[in-house]
Amino acid sequence: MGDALRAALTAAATAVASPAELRKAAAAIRDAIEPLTEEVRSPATLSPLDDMGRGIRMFNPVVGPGNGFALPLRFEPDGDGVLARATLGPVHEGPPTFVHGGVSALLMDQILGQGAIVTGRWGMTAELTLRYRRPVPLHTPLLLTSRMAGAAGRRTTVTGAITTEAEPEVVLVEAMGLFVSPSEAKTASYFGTVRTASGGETDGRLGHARQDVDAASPALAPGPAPAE
Ligand SMILES: CCCCC/C=C\C/C=C\C/C=C\C/C=C/CCCC(=O)SCCNC(=O)CCNC(=O)[C@H](O)C(C)(C)COP(=O)(O)OP(=O)(O)OC[C@H]1O[C@@H](n2cnc3c(N)ncnc32)[C@H](O)[C@@H]1OP(=O)(O)O
Repeated sequence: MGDALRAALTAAATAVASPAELRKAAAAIRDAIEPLTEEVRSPATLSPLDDMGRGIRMFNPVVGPGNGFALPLRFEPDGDGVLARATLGPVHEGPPTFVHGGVSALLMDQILGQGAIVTGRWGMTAELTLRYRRPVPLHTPLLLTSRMAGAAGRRTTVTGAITTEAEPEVVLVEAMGLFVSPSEAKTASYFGTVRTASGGETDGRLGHARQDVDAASPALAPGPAPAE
């Protein structure tokens, strides 16, 4: 489904078609999704395809395979950090032929967060700073990298960059993120009503199911919540 949605978004952004052809395709899309809108999960119920303990979010807009806007980005270990390879297309365009700056920020938010998670720490984004040094080209294999730069209490600082695969020494975007693991009180107030698809409780803390993490997927492996 995610692949079909991605194909639809790209087709919509690139098709050279008449208004009649576009209306016909739009009607077919509406017909196709109509049966899927009859019974839907509540906003505080996770998808049955999600597994917080293993860091699997099927509809995350960056890494979720089921989300049509997601690439989806996949992480690989990179020394003590993380990297991801991506080639962006017409649905990510800002200035003609270049990536939208907000899309770069979206991708870096996720990979910086992952850079904290692979060190056994995690948190919500408290600060995100980007320096756009060169425009990021579309249709070009890119490298996104991140690495933890510092940690204190519940705060984790992570730095990263976007480059092309062809010229990894030329930094296009520099990024810094501060991730703060929420207090017990904030965690309860934000996520206390969230339930798994089978009705189980989850406070969303990555790492509660750390023992279940597939050793073959170390880049997705969550760590325990940092101590206070
Ligand atoms: C089933 C539920 C699922 C829930 C999942 C939740 C989180 C998931 C975590 C990881 C996600 C997994 C993948 C990784 C990729 C992620 C990328 C996307 C992540 C996001 O898309 S996430 C959404 C955007 N994000 C927010 O929506 C945060 C809004 N924000 C707040 O909700 C609070 O702000 C919070 C909770 C951050 C802190 O609240 P708090 O009460 O727990 O902590 P407190 O204020 O006591 O601060 C403790 C120490 O951090 C320092 N500190 C705090 N904030 C600071 C700031 N902004 N700048 C500088 N320092 C800061 C203080 O100065 C103090 O430092 P010190 O200890 O030295 O005094």
